[in-house]
Amino acid sequence: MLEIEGLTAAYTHVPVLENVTIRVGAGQFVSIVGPNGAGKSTLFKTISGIVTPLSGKIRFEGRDVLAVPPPQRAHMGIAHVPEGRQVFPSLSVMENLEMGAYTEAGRGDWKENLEKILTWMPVLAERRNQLAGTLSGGEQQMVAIGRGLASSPKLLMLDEPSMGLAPAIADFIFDKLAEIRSQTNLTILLVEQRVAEALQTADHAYVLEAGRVVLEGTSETLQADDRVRLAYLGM
Ligand SMILES: Nc1ncnc2c1ncn2[C@@H]1O[C@H](COP(=O)(O)OP(=O)(O)OP(=O)(O)O)[C@@H](O)[C@H]1O
Repeated sequence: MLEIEGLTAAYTHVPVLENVTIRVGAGQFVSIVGPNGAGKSTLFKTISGIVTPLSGKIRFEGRDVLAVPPPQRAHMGIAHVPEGRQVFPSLSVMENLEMGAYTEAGRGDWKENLEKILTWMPVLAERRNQLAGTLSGGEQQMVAIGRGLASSPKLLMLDEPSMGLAPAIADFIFDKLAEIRSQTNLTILLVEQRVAEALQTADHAYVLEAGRVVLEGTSETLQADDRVRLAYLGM
């Protein structure tokens, strides 16, 4: 579904992504893990169009993504839930979710999507009229995920959904993602620093270090890999 080939990107003269090749099949759950500053968020920004790469290709369902203007990419079915949640603080939970339904598919499926979102995350129904800026971190993350889902995406890209959350809340978010995935045919691409959880939840994973893919494989393979165990799993 998503093919990234030889992607190189930079903000200055130093490349932040170097010759990155990643493939995500339809319906797959793929995690990208790696340390701070490895280029994980830049990868997502390049897919959604916030960053223009120096070279490389990105294809989504066979279409050349880099030839599509960034605002149109959401309409192709690509949703980017950014790092740090970035909810609209002075809008209510419902208004935030509605903001996500701006794609043609999202508008058409709004009622059905809303019902699913509120079933998966009932706390959003309880707090539907509360201003998003007054929610807890975990609740705000659920709003951000719900807003992404409201666009009826085919591919949901989540940038560190566990960031700044207590371990129990982060686990709840990972369980939610697994539940959503099991009940839909959604393709999920997750960027995470919580490597153990990201590997447990995914089918396949890539390790990104200093802008390069240094390892890739099924989650089981990576969980058993000595380098991953030593560097990321503290074993
Ligand atoms: N707007 C920018 N201008 C210049 N450099 C940037 C910019 N955004 C990111 N960088 C640099 O690019 C590198 C990769 O950053 P990026 O945010 O993609 O990493 P990351 O793997 O997502 O890290 P983290 O897990 O800490 O969010 C870092 O060295 C960062 O300082």
